Amino acid sequence: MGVEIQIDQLTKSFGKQLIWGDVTLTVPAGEICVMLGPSGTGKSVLLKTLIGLLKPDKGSVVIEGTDIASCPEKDLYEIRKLFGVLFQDGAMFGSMNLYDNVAFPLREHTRKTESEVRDVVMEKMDLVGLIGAEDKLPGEISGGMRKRAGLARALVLDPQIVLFDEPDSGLDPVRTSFLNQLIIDLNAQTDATFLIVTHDINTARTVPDNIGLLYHKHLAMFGPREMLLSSEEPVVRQFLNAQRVGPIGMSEEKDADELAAEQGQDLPPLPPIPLQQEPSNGIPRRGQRPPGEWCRENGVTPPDGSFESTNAGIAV
Ligand SMILES: Nc1ncnc2c1ncn2[C@@H]1O[C@H](COP(=O)(O)OP(=O)(O)OP(=O)(O)O)[C@@H](O)[C@H]1O
Repeated sequence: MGVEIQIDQLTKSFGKQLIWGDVTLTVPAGEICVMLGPSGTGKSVLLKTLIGLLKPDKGSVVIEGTDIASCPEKDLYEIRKLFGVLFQDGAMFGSMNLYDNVAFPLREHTRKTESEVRDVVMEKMDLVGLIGAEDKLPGEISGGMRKRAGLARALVLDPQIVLFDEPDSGLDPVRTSFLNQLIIDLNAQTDATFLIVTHDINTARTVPDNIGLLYHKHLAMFGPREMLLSSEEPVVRQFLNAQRVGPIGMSEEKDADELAAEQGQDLPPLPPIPLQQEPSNGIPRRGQRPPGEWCRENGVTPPDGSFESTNAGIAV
């Protein structure tokens, strides 16, 4: 069973450069969240702050009653055991084969015998579809396989929270789709809390239970998938629909002239909300809500054509 992360008034700067301020959100236990934002808005910095690798200037990150922003190092060490992290490049040790890479956290952090280590490593390698590739070196395999090996390693200590830093970067659309299915199936099996940083809009539209958007040094919005996909808020709408018209420009914010030039331009209607991707066995995940439930409960009319099976997983 995953655990909740309560983030309150979190602020982080490097020197005089404010990265983001007053970020407040609760990552619900066992659910899948995606965090979006233009490049450089501090998504990776947020992930690093959540595991205590970076200290915020202000605010708190409370996990199981401990504020990791202010707790002593020994408590932080304990809390970190709850986390599994999939780094952008898989962060494999280049000179170790996949078996030893995946076994590494078990050998470092547990007193398991080599035979117990073997059982766990093979179970996780099986989970990510890498049986038979144990002897390969990271340099000998494709990017997609490296990501899956990184995922196996992130899972060996049975984490309650899994952080994914751009799991789909560098992957082709088909492999991204396989990886997304794997993420959903793993969430269904483990019930752990998943937080995924991605730039892939199709992933953001179809995978998570909740979506957040970091923009212009703050959290522009965070909430259920259907809330953001039906939102008319200009930044959210522009980002989730990958449009040029809107407040976000090439260098983050458009200037007054650019915005004035867009005045009066008709925005295309919101595209239909796709069905959420399901676990492969068809059994709904604990965090999954029936299609359209959030819209119904909140009196929101979803865009025409929403939740039709023909919309599942299409690229937007
Ligand atoms: N250790 C550090 N010291 C100083 N500045 C840093 C440090 N780490 C990150 N930054 C700065 O923080 C900002 C946000 O970086 P971050 O990598 O979190 O962005 P991001 O949203 O993940 O970007 P992308 O989508 O391109 O991966 C950048 O301007 C970066 O240069």
